[in-house]
Amino acid sequence: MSSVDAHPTIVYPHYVRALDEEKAQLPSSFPREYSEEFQHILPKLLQRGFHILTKLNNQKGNLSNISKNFVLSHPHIHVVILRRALDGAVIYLAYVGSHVQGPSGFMHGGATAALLDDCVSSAVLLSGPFAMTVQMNVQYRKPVPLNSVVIVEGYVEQTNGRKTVAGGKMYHPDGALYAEATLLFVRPRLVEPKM
Ligand SMILES: CCCCCCCCCCCCCCCC(=O)SCCNC(=O)CCNC(=O)[C@H](O)C(C)(C)COP(=O)(O)OP(=O)(O)OC[C@H]1O[C@@H](n2cnc3c(N)ncnc32)[C@H](O)[C@@H]1OP(=O)(O)O
Repeated sequence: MSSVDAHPTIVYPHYVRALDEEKAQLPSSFPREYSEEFQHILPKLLQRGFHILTKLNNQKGNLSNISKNFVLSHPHIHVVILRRALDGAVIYLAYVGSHVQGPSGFMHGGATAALLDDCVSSAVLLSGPFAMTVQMNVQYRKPVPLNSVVIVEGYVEQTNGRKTVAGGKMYHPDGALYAEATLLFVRPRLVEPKM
């Protein structure tokens, strides 16, 4: 399988199996350029209480359309989604490929925002009723190099009626902060659009 085919819905089961049964052997579907780094980082995230979410294509209701998600289906952004049951925080362990460029050699700020929005939205959607982003404030701290692994973390801060305030951070696996965001979500009054 080429890196372009390595969609999360296909990759997760391979990776989970690899972690459980074949720790020393990487799945062939994981492109070399980031598989070793994922292998290195994932156990640390599991130790922090996160578990890998799989079977995305089996989701029902508002999540049934997830395979068309702009970020998760992007051929140059590869994501493993993790969630911590304790507080509902979500992590996107992501590889950012070459065709997400803004400034030469670095990730487009819109792509950074999209990744943050998606991760934080996942935390919000998996923790409560459907809500949509109505405001997002991103602080860009350091440019994100292309062809690199990033960790995106999303968490709910506070829900009051139909409004939820949530936050997100994107950082290098060594902890250096790339960007952080505060978002406001609103649960729509009437219909629940499909995501
Ligand atoms: C194993 C499984 C793993 C699965 C893993 C999950 C993966 C799943 C990934 C999906 C990830 C998707 C990630 C995409 C996230 C987006 O990109 S969402 C798309 C972008 N956002 C939009 O398009 C939203 C557009 N806005 C709207 O449609 C409407 O504003 C809404 C949201 C429907 C709300 O409209 P409404 O129901 O009429 O609400 P309204 O009465 O206007 O406002 C309600 C309250 O909110 C306030 N409000 C509304 N807008 C604003 C605003 N912009 N600023 C401040 N306050 C506001 C109002 O002032 C009001 O306040 P109160 O008067 O009650 O105090």
